Amino acid sequence: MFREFVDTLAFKELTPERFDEAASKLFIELVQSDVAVEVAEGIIGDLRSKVVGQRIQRGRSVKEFLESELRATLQEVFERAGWIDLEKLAMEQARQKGVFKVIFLGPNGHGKTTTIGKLSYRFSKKGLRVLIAAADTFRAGAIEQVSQIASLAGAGVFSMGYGADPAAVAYEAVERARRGGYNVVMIDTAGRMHTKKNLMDEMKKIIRVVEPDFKIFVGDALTGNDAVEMARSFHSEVGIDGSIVSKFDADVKGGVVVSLVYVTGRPVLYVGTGQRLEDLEPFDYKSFIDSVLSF
Ligand SMILES: Nc1nc2c(ncn2[C@@H]2O[C@H](COP(=O)(O)OP(=O)(O)OP(=O)(O)O)[C@@H](O)[C@H]2O)c(=O)[nH]1
Repeated sequence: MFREFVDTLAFKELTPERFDEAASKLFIELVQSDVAVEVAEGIIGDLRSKVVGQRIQRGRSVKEFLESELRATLQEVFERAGWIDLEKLAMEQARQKGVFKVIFLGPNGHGKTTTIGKLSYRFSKKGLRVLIAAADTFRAGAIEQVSQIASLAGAGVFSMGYGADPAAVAYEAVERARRGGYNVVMIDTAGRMHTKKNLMDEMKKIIRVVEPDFKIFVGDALTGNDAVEMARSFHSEVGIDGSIVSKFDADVKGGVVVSLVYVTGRPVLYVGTGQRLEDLEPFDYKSFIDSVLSF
């Protein structure tokens, strides 16, 4: 009895009402940080089922308690997804299998080609020989853009011209890489087709033919929900292994990273921080969480 009495003085229970009142502000702050609405709802829902009914020390505000629990919840989202050192993986697999095959997926204009250039540049600096497969045979100018970026990044290019079957381009590029002593093939794909079904069918075909070792989704930090929607489609149709978020240098809060990881359960590996080849940084979720939760 006495213990119960002391407990009542020392602790207050987090009732559903108290939670909902405080959590509505956290929800708004997540959305203002560019986290997609449905993801913010999901995260607050996860938080709710974790903390409602818990006892909080009387001296501590509910807000402060929830902020620290939200931090832990976000950390869990990132930890569940894990992190992969792509450069290390590429080196190991290139050593074991001869050629490490990576395919890049994502909506057009989100930065796939630029990101491939940046990654090729990083890989080349580590001594890996990279061949880029120009499998976007659809968009005018795509092949010239890949060729230009590849020459700056110190990578080779394989192309079969516009209108060629993207799966054939990717397949031949891998063959060329094996014969030419390349260690890595990066496959640039088209971002837009007449319908989403066409696009997915094309991706499935390339993946069936080439059996890539790694599938990367490239999403633009500025587009928020659009990138998240596309990532979900790609993930459910072909399965992605990780994402890269471009345009992180633009004035964004970066919540799209949380959305991508939450929706796909796969890590964000790098963020693009500018238009130059050097502007790609490994993503560090701990300092990122600090910046998102800077309230
Ligand atoms: N500021 C900034 N711009 C970027 C970044 N990544 C890409 N861009 C720019 O975004 C634009 C689109 O990039 P692309 O690489 O052409 O996009 P894509 O996804 O290959 O486009 P499609 O080939 O049409 O599918 C270009 O002007 C890039 O310079 C980045 O991290 N920061």
